Amino acid sequence: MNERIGWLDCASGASGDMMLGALVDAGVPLAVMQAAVDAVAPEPVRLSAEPVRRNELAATHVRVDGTESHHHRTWTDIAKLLASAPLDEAVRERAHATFLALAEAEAKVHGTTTDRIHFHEVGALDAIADVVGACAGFVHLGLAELHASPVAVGSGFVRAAHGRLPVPVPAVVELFAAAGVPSYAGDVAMELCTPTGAALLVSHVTAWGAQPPMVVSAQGFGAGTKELEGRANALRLLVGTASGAAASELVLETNVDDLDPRIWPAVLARLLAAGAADAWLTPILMKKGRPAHTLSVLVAAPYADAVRRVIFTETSSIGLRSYSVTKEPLARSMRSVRLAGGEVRVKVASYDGAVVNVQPEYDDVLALAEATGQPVKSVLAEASRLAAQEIDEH
Ligand SMILES: O=C([S-])c1cc(C(=O)S)c[n+]([C@@H]2O[C@H](COP(=O)(O)O)[C@@H](O)[C@H]2O)c1
Ligand code: NI
Repeated sequence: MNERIGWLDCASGASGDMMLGALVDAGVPLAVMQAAVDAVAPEPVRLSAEPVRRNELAATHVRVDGTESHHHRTWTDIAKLLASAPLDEAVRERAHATFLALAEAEAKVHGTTTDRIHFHEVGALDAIADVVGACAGFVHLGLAELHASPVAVGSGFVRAAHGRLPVPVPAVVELFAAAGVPSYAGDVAMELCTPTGAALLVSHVTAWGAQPPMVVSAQGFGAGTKELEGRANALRLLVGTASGAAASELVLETNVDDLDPRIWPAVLARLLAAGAADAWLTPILMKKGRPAHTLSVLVAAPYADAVRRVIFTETSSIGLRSYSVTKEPLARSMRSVRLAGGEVRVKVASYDGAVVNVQPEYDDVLALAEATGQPVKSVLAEASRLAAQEIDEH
């Protein structure tokens, strides 16, 4: 198989310009991104890349220069710009999915609907350039999978159009909550992950965790604007081929018979937030005939300590067992389909280059069914049908 894959190291967060810089530094020609941006941007906007150093490491900083028109664009305006642009279909789809995720997060945070969202900072020319340029860069790389580490989001406050916002800013929290992205504050009191960076991660990353087994052929450092103390303010992208060795992970298990059952949902959520790839409960009948649960957690080695901490501090377990397992994940990608009343994201899995599973995201299906009053099963069936039809047509 030896598919081309990538891994993003988000220990210093992620933003639109860091993503562009990492792609250029890893070998994507700036002209590929500029051409896609030119196809969409309604006013001239120019990307330029300069070599910089961040904490003694060579990195690339990408600048976006354009005449800011202070035009407030709605999500519908942006969707129209994307729909009519002479763009590669894959770039159009990814850019659409990225802006839709941003619009949904902003709508939730501001208590409104996506069609009423006026992008301010995120609708300006530089956001169009960040999103469309990065999508074109990833399509150019042709990655079968993109993995990423949990994301450092920072802490403190940031000044935005509507005043001071707490970090992580609400749109980032919403984007990561909706997509189940593991994140943590880290030790830097500033905004490390912006909404544009978060939306690009959500629409491109297929798996979260440590670097997967791969033969690396290139690495790129995308510089953030500011210097951080004691570390490079850069997003790192590794590109290479899957090494063929299936990823090895741990399963941590413990039998528990004395935890208030109302606590279990919070325990499972915290295990996932700590970096677990999955966490589940199995009802068992234990020694002394006691009804109980086995808690099982699948986790990559770098997150095992954080997961152990959650098990021992959040449950009544006083010991656990662990064993190594081999994971064999299929290549996956996200796309979205438009139904009457809204969009639904769909996860597409492939085996040996052929699509073998097309699954609409249940949260999107439920939200659309509730918003439109249709039966959930009808929305699910329609989303599956549309996705299968679009995949057939490609
Ligand atoms: O303008 C708005 S509504 C706005 C909302 C939010 C929320 O999280 S809600 C955040 N921000 C801040 O704007 C800048 C620019 O972000 P980009 O993603 O466009 O780089 C950033 O500091 C956000 O935190 C603005
Ligand atoms: Ni906002």
